[in-house]
Amino acid sequence: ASLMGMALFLSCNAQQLAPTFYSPTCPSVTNIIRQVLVNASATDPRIGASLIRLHFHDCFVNGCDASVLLDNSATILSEKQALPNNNSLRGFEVIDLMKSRVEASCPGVVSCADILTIASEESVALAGGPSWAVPLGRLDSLTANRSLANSALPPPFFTVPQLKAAFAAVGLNTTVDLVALSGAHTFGRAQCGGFVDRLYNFSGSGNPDPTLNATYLQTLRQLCPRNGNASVLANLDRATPNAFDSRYFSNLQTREGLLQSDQELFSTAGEDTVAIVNRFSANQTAFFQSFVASMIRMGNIAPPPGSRGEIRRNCRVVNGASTLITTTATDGSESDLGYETTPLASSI
Ligand code: HEM
Ligand SMILES: [Ca+2]
Ligand SMILES: [Ca+2]
Repeated sequence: ASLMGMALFLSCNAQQLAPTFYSPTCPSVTNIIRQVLVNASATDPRIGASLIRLHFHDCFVNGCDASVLLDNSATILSEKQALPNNNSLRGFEVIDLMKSRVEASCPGVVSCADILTIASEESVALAGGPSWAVPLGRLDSLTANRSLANSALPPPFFTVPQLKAAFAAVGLNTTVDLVALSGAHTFGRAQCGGFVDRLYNFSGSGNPDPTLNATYLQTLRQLCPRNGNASVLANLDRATPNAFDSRYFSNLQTREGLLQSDQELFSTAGEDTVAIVNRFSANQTAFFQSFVASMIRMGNIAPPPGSRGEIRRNCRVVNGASTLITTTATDGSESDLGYETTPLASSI
């Protein structure tokens, strides 16, 4: 079975992405994804922000290949439990629902990596941001890389030179891509734990971050008391928390950026990011245009040369992986019966 399986894997590098990729095989894919997103947003206004972050955390770790969606298994050390992701990434159930609806219409055709990419664009559009034609045709990975997730994803206390290094490492532009994509923090939430040092003990100084607006500092201290619950949520954009707009950038100008990594884009004297923040703050159209171009560049980050890929049937599991069968007895206790190998895909 493993030899047969090898023959069925598709070559994953040098992929040619195109917005029309699914026109012959799944023309309704974007509509299906949008419908699930709109339904989920009705009860969870944060979900769009969570989905675009999933895409970002996927693409920065071995390219946009849905590696972030894989659960732990006998052979997979999931990226979900990496430090930047654990108890932080969310939206996996909504991706599962999108995948199952897409599978019901076009079985075995649409990759989980493309579902993440389309869901990101639709989330931005639904929140009032731009919409664009999404290049498609990615494949899903056969592996995950937890250690790379720990090293490649930038933490919220990074300075501009460190952020630039993280973006350069994945082949992105370190000025416009960095500032435009940081603009995704125009919606969504962050936990107190990610910025509480700024409120009480910035860089071990015993004092708050000097770049933090004094009134905003008081507001944030009330929300996130010293030694308080680190998982309490704050809006990344205090002005328009759910709208995709350019307020994120005007917040930075008034020193009301939530994360250190946000505020530094404006407050680091001499950095070329400052002028971009000013431009996007003054001109939302310029922000939207750059954001679209940068999202397409991020979405083009390819897996390492020679990587193999597939169209996963279940976004959490590699096709053909062993699945542990669990039965539930009438008394509610569970017992493992053993391993079963699911049939291999036969879609090519
Ligand atoms: C530039 C470096 C970046 C850093 C240091 C960073 C850091 C963070 C942190 C710490 C959080 C809060 C997580 C939590 O508290 O659980 C967050 C949330 C978020 N990030 Fe970033 N991020 C960066 C870039 C990006 C990019 C490129 C995107 C997308 C294009 C993005 C989209 C988001 C969104 C939408 C949220 C809110 C998610 C939600 O509400 O579930 N971020 N980010
Ligand atoms: Ca990935
Ligand atoms: Ca906003």
